[in-house]
Amino acid sequence: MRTLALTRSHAQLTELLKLGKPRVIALIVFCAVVGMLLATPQLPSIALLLAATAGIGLVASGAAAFNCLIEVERDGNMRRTQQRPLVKGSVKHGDALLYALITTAVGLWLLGAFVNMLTMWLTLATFFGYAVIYTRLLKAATPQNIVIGGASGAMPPILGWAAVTGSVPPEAMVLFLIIYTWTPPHFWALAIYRRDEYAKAGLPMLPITHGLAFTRLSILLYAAILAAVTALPVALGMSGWLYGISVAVLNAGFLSRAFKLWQEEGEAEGDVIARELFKYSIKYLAYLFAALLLDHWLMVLVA
Ligand code: HEM
Ligand SMILES: CC(C)=CCC/C(C)=C/CC/C(C)=C/COP(=O)(O)OP(=O)(O)O
Repeated sequence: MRTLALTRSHAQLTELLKLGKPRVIALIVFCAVVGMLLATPQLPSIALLLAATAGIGLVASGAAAFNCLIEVERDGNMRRTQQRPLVKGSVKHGDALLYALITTAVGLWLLGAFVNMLTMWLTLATFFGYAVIYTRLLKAATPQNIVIGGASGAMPPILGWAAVTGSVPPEAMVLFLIIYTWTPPHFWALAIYRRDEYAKAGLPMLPITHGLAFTRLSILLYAAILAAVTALPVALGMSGWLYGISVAVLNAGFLSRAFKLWQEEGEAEGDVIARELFKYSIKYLAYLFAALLLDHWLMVLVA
């Protein structure tokens, strides 16, 4: 009896955690941690690191859970999101609301009590940017939803930097700009091969409103802007050769895939390339932030 109850509560916990979109949030938190570690030549205190990481992670999970609560109907209309807990009914609406409120409140409290008020307010603004402005207002209103809403997804390194220094210097804004220019090609690649699902859900994504050719061209242009923006850490003396070489290789991969997608004439073949580009975009950002960190530590070691 007791084992059965434990198994059930474990299964329920797993379903609750899924509301927080754990894989996306893992990369978001990683980018915030890199921001924290880049902010100082020394290691920040472990207590500060833990409180800031937990605080940002909890608020981000809360924001994702609110997104799931707001989008139950839309999620039910798309194959990709039909297995989400609220759509399947494996989590009740009230439990999800409680989960979202508690994670957000505890996260904000951790930031306010153990980090600093600037980080707490910036994280709260990021929460509103994603859960309210992007999800509630922009997503169904304009194909530029991701360009405007992407600002909240780009905040993690700023939050990390603010947590350690209590300020937002130009270096933090450069990292913001990198994620900000990365987000549209990341999402539009997915929107290309999932366009039928988005059309069914009634969402005005770029491939539906402006067609495939325009979306592919937009991806290529953003990839070119991204290549320029990701050179800024070297140009501004923030990063050295290790980051420089890594980002050159990463950008060659991004640009060549975006170029191939733009050139491809077939729809089905283009979808295959778009899927590949979407997967690559995730590795790209993870490796880029890992390279920033390794390069920073290398510079500290040789200094
Ligand atoms: C508002 C901006 C963003 C939008 C609209 C967006 C959109 C999406 C969508 C729709 C997926 C789901 C793909 C699927 O289910 O197959 C996804 C996956 C993913 N996104 Fe984004 N994204 C955004 C920003 C970000 C940011 C800022 C990060 C990290 C810093 C990120 C990291 C990821 C990761 C790691 C995945 C893969 C998740 C998995 O494998 O389950 N995204 N994104
Ligand atoms: C406090 C803090 C750091 C918050 C960050 C949260 C944030 C900005 C997340 C953005 C990434 C994300 C889950 C996009 C999914 O887009 P979507 O919701 O359109 O995708 P879906 O169709 O899969 O629901």
